[in-house]
Amino acid sequence: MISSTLHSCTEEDAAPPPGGAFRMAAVEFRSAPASLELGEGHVAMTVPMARPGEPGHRETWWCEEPPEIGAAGGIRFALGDEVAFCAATIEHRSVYAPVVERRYREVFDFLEGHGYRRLLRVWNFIETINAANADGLEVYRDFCKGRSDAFAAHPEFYNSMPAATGIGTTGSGISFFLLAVKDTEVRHIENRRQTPAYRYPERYGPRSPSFARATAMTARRGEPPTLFVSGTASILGHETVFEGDIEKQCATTADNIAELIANCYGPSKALADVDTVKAYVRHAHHVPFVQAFCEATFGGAALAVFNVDICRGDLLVEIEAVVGGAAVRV
Ligand SMILES: C=C(O[C@@H]1C=C(C(=O)O)C=C[C@H]1O)C(=O)O
Repeated sequence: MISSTLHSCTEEDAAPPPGGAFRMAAVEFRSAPASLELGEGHVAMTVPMARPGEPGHRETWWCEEPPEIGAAGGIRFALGDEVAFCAATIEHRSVYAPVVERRYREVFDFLEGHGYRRLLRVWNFIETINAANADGLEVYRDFCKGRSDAFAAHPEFYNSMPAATGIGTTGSGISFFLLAVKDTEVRHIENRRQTPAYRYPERYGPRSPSFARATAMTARRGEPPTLFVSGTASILGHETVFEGDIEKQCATTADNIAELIANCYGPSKALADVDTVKAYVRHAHHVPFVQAFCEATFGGAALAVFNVDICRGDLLVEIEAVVGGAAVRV
């Protein structure tokens, strides 16, 4: 099926994880311009997420059979028998919505044309995410408008929105990549502590964000699902809580993630069972605290911490996670 490994860029990829023998994609979160190429049998992507001097992290996606890799317009893809990896980049624009809609629809058309009917997980890296675009609209809200319009044009995806991350980047433009499946069972999960993002009131933008709080993928009947937890923050209902308080924002974020794990696994799993964690921290001086908080909270999970902006100006931290289905390394 699919699994992932997360390493420092200073390390070579170790052996493939259990269940994954072929590299689909290697995504390097580094201090370098965005790039998207076809490597040796896999997609090679660079997302500007690290600061100068930081080594960055590499997330590698693996599958059990040799993927078909290729290009279709601006899309770079790796297609497994059951799971697809697709990625695209968008150069800097003064207004993003129209090109975000166009690029997302290109990817959706490609996926539907190749039988990958269900979105599993999407990651979006958005330049100057809190700045105003040329029309005075916050860039994140501009992005959400284009994405929402693309989903609206694809009812099958609109009615089954996946887990996602929408986060700042240290570079320019927008990069995104996603995982989609053909027939594998997926279940999108909401958090009873939070308003579904796709139902946020208009005060958060002309279109609400298009994502679920988490997505559970059951690769094989009888096996526990893999849980992809969206970027999660200190939001209760639809409001940010504990503005200015990094410790309470971390604690609330962890409580929100714990709720999603309980929804998926019941009492059989908890925060200490998380395999992979990526944390996003607005202020550099909070990075050490968040690093220590994640190490203490998520046990031996593979961890990457990035100093980037977050989708709401009053959020100090955001954390995403994967439970199960991934072999991890620090
Ligand atoms: C933190 C939140 O949203 C962020 C933005 C997302 C998006 O727009 O895809 C997804 C998860 C988070 O990265 C939230 O609304 O709770």
